[in-house]
Amino acid sequence: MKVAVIGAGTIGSAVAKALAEAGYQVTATRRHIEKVKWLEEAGVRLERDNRKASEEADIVIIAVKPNKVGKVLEEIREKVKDKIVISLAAGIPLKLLKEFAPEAKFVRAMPNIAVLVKESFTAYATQDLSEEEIETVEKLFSAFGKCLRIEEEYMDAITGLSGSGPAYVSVFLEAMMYGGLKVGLPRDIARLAAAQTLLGTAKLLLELGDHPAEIRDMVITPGGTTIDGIFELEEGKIRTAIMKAIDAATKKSKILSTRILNST
Ligand SMILES: NC(=O)C1=CN([C@@H]2O[C@H](COP(=O)(O)OP(=O)(O)OC[C@H]3O[C@@H](n4cnc5c(N)ncnc54)[C@H](OP(=O)(O)O)[C@@H]3O)[C@@H](O)[C@H]2O)C=CC1
Ligand SMILES: O=C(O)[C@@H]1CCC=N1
Repeated sequence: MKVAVIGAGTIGSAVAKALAEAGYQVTATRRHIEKVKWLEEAGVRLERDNRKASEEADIVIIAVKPNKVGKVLEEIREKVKDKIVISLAAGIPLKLLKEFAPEAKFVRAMPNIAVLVKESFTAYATQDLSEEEIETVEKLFSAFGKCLRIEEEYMDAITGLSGSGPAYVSVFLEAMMYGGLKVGLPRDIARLAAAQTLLGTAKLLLELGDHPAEIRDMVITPGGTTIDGIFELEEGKIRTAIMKAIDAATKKSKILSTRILNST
């Protein structure tokens, strides 16, 4: 299966590499291809011409910034007739994608940067695909992590939660690491302890299927150390801060397409 990734930037190049490693024939485009020469080592072909790459592909993935999606789709419109086109752009609804290229079969997807380690959570919505085509795109998304089909009405929320999520989690991880430094741990030990603790806790949540509060309760020994830490966290309103972050990013995703339409 031949895949074209249009816009080999941060997420596009990660997706292109993961797909090439999974055995797809991948061509990636961007204007400055010299900046991603390393992709060739992963077996990705580089190309400047979006139309050529789209013409040769069975599936086209759009990974340019949201404000460039319209221009790119208009450019490749004739080359993606009846083809599956997967847009990774935040905030651009299926209806608008369809206006730019009415004869393409669209999927609106939101991965996250954990594509780089094949642990993305990729949520997607579509109305155009047959069951067989759904299987095809799920297999493709599985090359870089877990995927889930959702109603399009949830796509902005998922963008605010798991699309942007690695950024919030890295703030938390940095704080954990700095906490370790404050209490005298060497940098490399603090980094490893913070990251492995986050990984293990996420695994616990997924495998036990419990509410996060159950894990918290398992850790808090009455009169022990953890409750003193939790007391400080509650005072810092960490939960409110994280909820506000997801709310703000979701709101931004919701207004992105309106902003773009108003600026063109
Ligand atoms: N970063 C992330 O974690 C995630 C991003 N996304 C979405 O992915 C998209 C890209 O984001 P991100 O990777 O962060 O952004 P980047 O700016 O890193 O990547 C966009 C790339 O598009 C290229 N580009 C611009 N114009 C064109 C064009 N006309 N033809 C081909 N390529 C072009 C740019 O390269 P050049 O200038 O060389 O052309 C650039 O490298 C956005 O829509 C975002 O919402 C979705 C999920 C996660
Ligand atoms: O910040 C952004 O707009 C993109 C979408 C989700 C993650 N990065």
